[in-house]
Parts: sequence; structure tokens; C-alpha cells
Amino acid sequence: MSRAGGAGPLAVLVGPPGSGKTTVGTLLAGLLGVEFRDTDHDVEVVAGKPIAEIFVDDGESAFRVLEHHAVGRALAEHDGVLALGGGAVLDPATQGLLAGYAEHGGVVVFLDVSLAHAAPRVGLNQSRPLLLGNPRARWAALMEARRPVYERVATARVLTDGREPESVAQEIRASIEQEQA
Ligand SMILES: Nc1ncnc2c1ncn2[C@@H]1O[C@H](COP(=O)(O)OP(=O)(O)OP(=O)(O)O)[C@@H](O)[C@H]1O
Ligand SMILES: O=C(O)C1=C[C@@H](O)[C@@H](O)[C@H](O)C1
Ligand SMILES: [Mg+2]
Repeated sequence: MSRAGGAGPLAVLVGPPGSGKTTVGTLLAGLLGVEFRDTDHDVEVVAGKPIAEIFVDDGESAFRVLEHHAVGRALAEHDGVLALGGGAVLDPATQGLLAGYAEHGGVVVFLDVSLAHAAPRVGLNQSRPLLLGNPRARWAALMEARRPVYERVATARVLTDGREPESVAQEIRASIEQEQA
């Protein structure tokens, strides 16, 4: 299956940590019979180490440069489902790439989630450097600052509170199929 109107991912998932980009994206790709790709994974492959180590060794700005390149490559090469790192949309150049993709009929889904539902999902997991210390307070601050950006870059928003990842994936599949019909 390929996206109507040309090259590029069938869908791009954006949203904060714990919104389910990796989980829902993997399920959605399975439903659509396409490959799943995650820019967080791509960055780790290029850097040769986990994201937490990139933050410690090289700093967030070095991570963001790697991430921007990973998003550009994935948008150009990948024709399946693509999940972006939670903060990838902060980069103005990345916002420009997403706007171009959306202008050509691309689907950018904002996986939304409230603090009450996100907190238990991210828990005290040490793999998210921006949430270290007080994950709940950090997540809330990050989401407050980013919500307008997620809303701006997205072509659709799906609230995931209290929903099984499978149900979220099915809703996104239905909306993609509707657009392609
Ligand atoms: N709809 C959901 N309901 C309940 N739990 C969920 C849901 N979606 C994801 N989860 C759980 O929340 C945790 C985080 O999900 P996931 O890693 O997919 O988020 P993410 O958006 O990719 O985060 P990150 O930005 O850190 O990569 C996982 O343990 C996953 O099983
Ligand atoms: O929200 C963020 O800024 C991040 C989310 C993760 O997906 C990773 O990209 C990294 O931990 C930073
Ligand atoms: Mg993820």
C-alpha cells in the first residue's frame, strides 16, 4: 500500500512521551501490512548508543541535530508508519518538513494524552532523560509548552486516555483508509 499522491510515510505519529507513538505505531503498521520506523531508534543506530547516553555524553542539542537528520531521512525514505521522537516537532526545520508532507496529503497524527494517564505509562523509567527527577512535573511542563506545536503540525488528533493501543491503531487505520477511498 502506498500513500495517495506520492511518496512518504502512510502516517506520521507525534505526541509527548507515553502517548503511545511506538506502541500504537507498531500495531498500526501491522494492521496496514507495512514497516514501522521510529526516529528514536534511527538516532540510536547512528550514534551507536542509547538516547539516555547521548544526552549524558553529548547533550540535548547534539541529540536534536541527530534527530533532525533522522526525521528528514525517514520522511524521504520511509513509506510505512513513522513515529517521531517526542520533542522532534520543536525544531523549526522539522516543522517545515512536516508542513510540506501534510500539504501533499500526508497524515500527521497527534496522539494526545492527559497527565493522569501519561504518568503511569512513563512511570519511573530511566530511559527518558527529560523526565528524570520528577517525571510527573516534568511531563506536565513539557506538555504545556508543546501542546500548541503538536496541534499545529498535526492533521488529526486522537485522544488515547483510557483506550487500548489496539483501538487507537484501528481508529487511525480507518481514517487513513477513508482518506484514500
Ligand atoms: N493507549 C495506551 N493505554 C495504556 N498504555 C499505553 C497506551 N499506549 C502506550 N501505552 C504504554 O505506555 C508506555 C509508553 O508507550 P510508548 O513507548 O509507545 O510511548 P511513546 O509515545 O513512544 O514515548 P516516547 O516519546 O518516550 O518514545 C508503554 O509501556 C506502553 O505499553
Ligand atoms: O520528548 C522528548 O523530548 C523526548 C522523547 C523521546 O521520544 C526521545 O526522543 C527523547 O527521550 C526526548
Ligand atoms: Mg517511543
